[in-house]
Amino acid sequence: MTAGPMSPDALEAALRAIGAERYHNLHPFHRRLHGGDLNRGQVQAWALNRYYYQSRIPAKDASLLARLPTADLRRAWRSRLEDHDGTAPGTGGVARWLKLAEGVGLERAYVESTAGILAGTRFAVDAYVALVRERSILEAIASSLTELFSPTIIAERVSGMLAHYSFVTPETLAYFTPRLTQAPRDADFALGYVREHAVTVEQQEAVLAALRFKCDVLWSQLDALHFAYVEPGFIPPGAFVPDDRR
Ligand SMILES: O=C(O)c1cc(C(=O)O)c2c(n1)C(=O)C(=O)c1cc(C(=O)O)[nH]c1-2
Repeated sequence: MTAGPMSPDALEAALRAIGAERYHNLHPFHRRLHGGDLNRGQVQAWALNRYYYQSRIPAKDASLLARLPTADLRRAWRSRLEDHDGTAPGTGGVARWLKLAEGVGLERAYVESTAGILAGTRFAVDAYVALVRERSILEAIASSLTELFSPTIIAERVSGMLAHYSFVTPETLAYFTPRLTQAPRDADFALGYVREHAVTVEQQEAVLAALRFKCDVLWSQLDALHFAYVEPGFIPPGAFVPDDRR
């Protein structure tokens, strides 16, 4: 006899267990970033590559928004677009990320061009956008659930970076302040949806797989950064070269 579906509480516990095991707070690159073990060029490489993630988040949310069947769902989801794109030029998360990148010494136009990012960053981020576009609404919503785990890492990152890097200021890290309230709000909504709608064994397996996939998306971006800029420090042709490596 095969086991039946989990209760919503058991499903939530299984989702949280995935984060405890696989979220990118456990990656050595983040340990170094937050612990003050990177130099300015390595922090620049992180900010530059992560811009690509930030810049594609509104595209993935817009593609999901277009598929949501009710006004209630669309209203809830569209606040993500407003958070990232802002409500006027120069506002919103993507603009704040550009300020972060400029704050650590990068040129805005170079960052926006995405010309210097790693192929690993591009492939991982594009795979996330494709999953949200192509898979079920349930899987697309579940793939955002890494945000259940982000407030802890953001708090760690902001305090760690401010303590350890003289070139990082509170203004530079202003990107993260609203995320501490936006992420829990968004994650609570997504978790409520998943608890209510993932009711069959197949649906529950699909949402767990979507969250594992998303953890892989975040993890592999850090793998790419680590290999190129930390150990062995093999920068691929065409990728950003920090000043101290020229
Ligand atoms: O700083 C982080 O570690 C972190 C993680 C995540 C995440 O877990 O996907 C997001 C963010 N930040 C973030 O700033 C953000 O806007 C965001 C949107 C999403 C998403 O999947 O829709 N994740 C994240």
